[in-house]
Amino acid sequence: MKAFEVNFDGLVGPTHNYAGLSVGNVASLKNAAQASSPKQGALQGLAKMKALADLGLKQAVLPPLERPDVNVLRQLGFSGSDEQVIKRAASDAPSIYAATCSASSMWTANACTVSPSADTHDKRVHFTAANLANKFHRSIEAPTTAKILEAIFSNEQFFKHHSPLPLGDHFGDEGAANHTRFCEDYAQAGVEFFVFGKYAFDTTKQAPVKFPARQTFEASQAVARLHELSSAKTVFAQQNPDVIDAGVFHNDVIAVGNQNCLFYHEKAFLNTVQVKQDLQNAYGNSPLHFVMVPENQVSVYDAVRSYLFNSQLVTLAPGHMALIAPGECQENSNVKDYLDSLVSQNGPIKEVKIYDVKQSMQNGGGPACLRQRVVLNEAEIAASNQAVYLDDTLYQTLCQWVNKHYRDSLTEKDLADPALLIECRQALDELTKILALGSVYPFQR
Ligand SMILES: NCCC[C@H](NC(=O)CCC(=O)O)C(=O)O
Repeated sequence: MKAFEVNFDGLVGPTHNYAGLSVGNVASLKNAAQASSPKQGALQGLAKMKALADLGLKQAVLPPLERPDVNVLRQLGFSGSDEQVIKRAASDAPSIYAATCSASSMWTANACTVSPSADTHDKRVHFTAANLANKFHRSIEAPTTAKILEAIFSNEQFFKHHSPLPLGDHFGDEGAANHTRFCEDYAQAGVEFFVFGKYAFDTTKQAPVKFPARQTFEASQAVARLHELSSAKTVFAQQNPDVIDAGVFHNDVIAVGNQNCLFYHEKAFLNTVQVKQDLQNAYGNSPLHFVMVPENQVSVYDAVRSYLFNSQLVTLAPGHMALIAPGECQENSNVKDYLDSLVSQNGPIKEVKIYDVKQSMQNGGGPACLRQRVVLNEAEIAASNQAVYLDDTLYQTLCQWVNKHYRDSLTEKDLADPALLIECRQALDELTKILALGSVYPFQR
């Protein structure tokens, strides 16, 4: 049976803002307190989805979460009506309040880790919503994210959902931002590649010193166990701690893989020779393409600023891959020169397509952060919720929905406006009908 890589992009939520919440993420701190445009952000994301659908790729959409998260604020002792909870939290604990307003669920690469049925022992597609333990504003995403995934992939014959890993630093899990899969054809068993930032239980091992390692070895191993992956076709590798300290907070800021190709920076891994050997051994006889970008052409500094590696690497035709890159790659002359030379080589990456996702980029989320890859065969696609797959009609409907509900601009001061919660709930209530999701949000129960 044929199988496809389906990109599930996160819709940018109505509270999209710049609150400087992510230490270790250069863009998030740099743009803290700037005004954002939720409307522009959502439309930019939708335009990228539509462009990829028009390229013939399968595209779907994941909804944003309810924000501000008044239930979390209540758990923290703010009480009264929703309006009072918001006002009290915004004035007494502005940093905590800002964290509960983040639209960070837009970066669906971090929503979960997915293993396709071709790789798992019971031949079901396995999902583990990521606990995102390292950042408070992200650690509150998993419960509703899991509900949404269960609502889309509800058929137990085909889909298996696991609870997020236990919260806490030891099992910090950031989902598919640190997970790549290699395969000849999407329908065949592939090699699942887990990249982690540190060992949590062995502190004698090397680890970053300046910024946190969000993903642990132990978390990656737990996900591989839960998903019943074959150990012969699973590879674990440590990220280079120095690049984490240079702002590479997820592996997808320094490497991206697809089918038989790994596109990565020279400094991405702690032991690159071993990583390549392990991947090739697990992959089998046909050669993997290792496309290495040398530091002397694109430095880690330029990679972090341009988000070159946070591109999507997609297959447009057999043997013809395209890099779906953010606009910032064109503005950096080293990166631009590198990309010009890349497509003239005779490698698997034949073209580069540039999209503007600046609203998300300013919080450290490029094209790859905005999507979760779910490899599904024809039967699994048919067994999933059809209303989330993007076609021209859904694209038009969602653009109208954004234009109706979203604000043009949002500042920190605006976040404290209790009307924002009401607007968000109205928008999400309508969206769950458009996407046929049922009642997935706390306010709907
Ligand atoms: N995969 C990309 C994730 C980007 C995300 N940024 C943020 O949460 C920034 C939010 C803010 O600062 O308002 C993060 O760091 O996890």
